[in-house]
Amino acid sequence: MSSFLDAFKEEGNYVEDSDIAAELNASSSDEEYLDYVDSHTAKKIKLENNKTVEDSLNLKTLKSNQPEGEILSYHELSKEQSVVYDLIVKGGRNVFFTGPAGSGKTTLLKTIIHGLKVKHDAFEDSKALRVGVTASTGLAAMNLKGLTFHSFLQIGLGTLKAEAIAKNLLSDINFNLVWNSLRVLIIDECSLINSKLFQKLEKVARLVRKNHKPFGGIQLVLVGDFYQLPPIIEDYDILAKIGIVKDKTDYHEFKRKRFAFCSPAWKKCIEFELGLKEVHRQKGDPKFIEYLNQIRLGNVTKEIDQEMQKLTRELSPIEGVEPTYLFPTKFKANNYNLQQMNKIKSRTYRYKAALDGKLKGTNEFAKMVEACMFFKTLDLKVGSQVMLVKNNFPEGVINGTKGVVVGFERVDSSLAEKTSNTKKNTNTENDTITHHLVNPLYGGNLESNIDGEQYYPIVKFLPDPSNPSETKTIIVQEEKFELQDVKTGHALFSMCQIPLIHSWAISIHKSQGQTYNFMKTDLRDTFEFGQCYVALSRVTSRAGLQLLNWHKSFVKANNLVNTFYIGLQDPILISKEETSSESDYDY
Ligand SMILES: Nc1ncnc2c1ncn2[C@@H]1O[C@H](COP(=O)(O)OP(=O)(O)OP(=O)(O)O)[C@@H](O)[C@H]1O
Repeated sequence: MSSFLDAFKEEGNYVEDSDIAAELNASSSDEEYLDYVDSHTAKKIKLENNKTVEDSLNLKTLKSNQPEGEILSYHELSKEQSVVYDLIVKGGRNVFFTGPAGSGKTTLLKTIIHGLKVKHDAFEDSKALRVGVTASTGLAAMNLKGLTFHSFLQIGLGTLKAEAIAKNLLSDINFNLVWNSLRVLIIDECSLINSKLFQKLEKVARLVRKNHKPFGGIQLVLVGDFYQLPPIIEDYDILAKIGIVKDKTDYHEFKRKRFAFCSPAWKKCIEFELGLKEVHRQKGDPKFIEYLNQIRLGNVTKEIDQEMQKLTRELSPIEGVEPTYLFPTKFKANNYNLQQMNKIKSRTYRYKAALDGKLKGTNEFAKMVEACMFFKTLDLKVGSQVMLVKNNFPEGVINGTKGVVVGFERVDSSLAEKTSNTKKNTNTENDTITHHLVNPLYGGNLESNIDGEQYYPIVKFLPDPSNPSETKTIIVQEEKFELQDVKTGHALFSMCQIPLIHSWAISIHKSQGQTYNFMKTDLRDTFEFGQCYVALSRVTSRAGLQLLNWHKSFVKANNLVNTFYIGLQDPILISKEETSSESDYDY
């Protein structure tokens, strides 16, 4: 494995034995990436003077300016969510908020990002970036239409000492501008950042901004769940070699206290450590919420044990759709999908994504391709099990909805022909029609190698497995995912693809943050604290969950995390004065 990958992982990046690893192995340099991206501030939001920030959240027209996915209006937030919102957006406080899987952390964060952008960006003439939207993983960053904090903050691999990183940043006017214009830094999935890196970042912020206040006076919004996947800590030899640890004692202490909340910088910066309690994802199965909350803490009572045993029964396919198999590694998930595809003896419709943007050719671009939910090459056949990876689909079919390809619609304005499961399709086993998707979208821009043969997949979606008669059959067209340069509005990264992925299987890592209603998993294969909890908490109810193996010993939780969570504040108990009083940090 390359030293790049080792160092990348050492910094707390979650890397599985996946294409990312292959990608990074292949890269020969650790060059870091230029220009900050934020697609939202390109379009400035103009508010009428008499509108409050909360009112503005009701303006549906602003939704197009937001990260993909659901944004709630202020009034749709639950009580506890609105307290967190107020502390961050109104109060400008430094907040870490967490909560069980499905408690709405991501949904709330997207709403907060909206509010912060309205607050900081809408009233500024300058195109400077005030709100930095970042995450510790590419996947989470993409979900927010932001960047990894490594890229955004231009800290390289972060293996140098804080003084050296700061010196590099100060010597480059562009980097300096990013840091100095920043008022709020958001880091999603902060549970994957290790304590030493967080400590270093805080010092870099003070040095670069020449401001002695915690994190150089930048408001911090940290989000994550420390009960889910932990930071990866590399072997002693590697860390000693690059000077991250002094000796074995230091290494063991680091390993034990690997979490960002263990660092003195965290204690200095974070004013509020808040725990959301209300779980929205499984609200139709309240008993399951109870069980999951215990499993999260590492507790398996006799009742939970018995109830989970019952879930080892087989779930039959519904309307031809099988439960999605969650694997602990992407490698296993990909293999499983491939095997299932190979079992189908019919023509392949291949869709090659159109990739474009200013960053094309850089490592950053390659990592973005990897992190994007869209496939670079998507092979579909009649019978392929798929999942929609696009939000706000017009017919009410949401991100994560599973379905099966039932045919292909010919793209030909004069002759729209359904080829649904015809003999023509099923007899052409080795035949592949390759489509090269191109930008701009729509209007017959799909290009095929075979003249005149261009097709869109027809998918029968199953929005609710408990109600199989509710299937929706939809022609799925290409979709563009884009990150824009905030200053010019030009695309830095764009990927145009049919927004479907194979859904026979997915890795637990890739499933993090997703909601499924029909899945199975083999917990025997899980190897990390929290992995079992992440897998189980994806599903909306026990009715849609099959366990291939269950033993209570698979459930593990870290004691330090348990202790930290006991000390969290309940947002509901925070007084009105605190939520409305402004932070005394100057920006
Ligand atoms: N205030 C709310 N009212 C109704 N539904 C909500 C609310 N907040 C969140 N949800 C819904 O709950 C589900 C889970 O939300 P979300 O994915 O944001 O949770 P999460 O805490 O980020 O989960 P995970 O830790 O698994 O990533 C989503 O379907 C979301 O739409």
